[in-house]
Amino acid sequence: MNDHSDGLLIIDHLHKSYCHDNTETEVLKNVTFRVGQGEIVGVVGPSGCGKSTLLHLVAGFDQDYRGDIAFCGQKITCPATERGMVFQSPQLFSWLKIKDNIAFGPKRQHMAKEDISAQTRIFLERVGMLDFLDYYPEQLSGGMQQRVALARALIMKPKLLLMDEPFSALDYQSRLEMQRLTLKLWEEYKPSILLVTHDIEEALLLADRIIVLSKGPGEIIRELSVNFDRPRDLSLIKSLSFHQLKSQILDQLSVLM
Ligand SMILES: Nc1ncnc2c1ncn2[C@@H]1O[C@H](COP(=O)(O)OP(=O)(O)OP(=O)(O)O)[C@@H](O)[C@H]1O
Repeated sequence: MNDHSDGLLIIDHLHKSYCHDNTETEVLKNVTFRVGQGEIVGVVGPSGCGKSTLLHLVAGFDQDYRGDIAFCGQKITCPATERGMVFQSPQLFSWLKIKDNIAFGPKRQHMAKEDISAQTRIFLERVGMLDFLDYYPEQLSGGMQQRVALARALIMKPKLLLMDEPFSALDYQSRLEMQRLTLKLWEEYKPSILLVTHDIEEALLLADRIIVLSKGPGEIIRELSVNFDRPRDLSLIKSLSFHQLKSQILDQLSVLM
């Protein structure tokens, strides 16, 4: 078991509103939860309930909120590599080869050239993309690009990985493959993960805990522990206990949303 007691990320009474045409719209309401060291927390909820907004605040893209967001005991004031992000679309730099996309972050951190080259190969190998070093993003499928995006985030050794619907644009089989890869990489690097997803199965497969937000303004209406043993693999999806928990959650969601 991981030690989740410390709260790597602490979100405390978070409120977020957007102002548009002099009208204020509340998007997140009184959101309080923690993500422990090495813990995977899934966030689910209806469209527009503020899931992406929550990730953007934790990423440090926006500091206009009420309440507290603390990471490693410090208020979040800007984006940082220790909080890596994987988006729904891979967002690779189209003008750079795959190896240079991966090397982009380490170069900005002035890592030694030979280390960058070695690390790039290691991370591309981990995501099964070593044969595509010299390709450009447009030459790869969506699933392959998302593998590269995962490697690009992980090479920075983030303590927290923020994943915003990372596999929702992929077909079912590619999505399963990415979920399998995420489980494998998590076993290896154990980053904490805050995962926004529409897919209850994905949240159940990957997460230790699931936070359910209400319709906007998003408020936490349920927090569920997912106690399946680790290491997990895709066979979990076929198990009776998985189906039982999934149908329990779906029942709760259909009442609450
Ligand atoms: N920059 C912005 N300015 C104004 N309103 C915004 C902005 N970003 C998001 N919103 C509004 O905030 C609400 C929450 O949006 P958000 O994208 O966080 O929801 P979500 O739960 O991630 O939705 P989905 O599941 O459809 O991706 C929406 O009503 C959206 O229109």
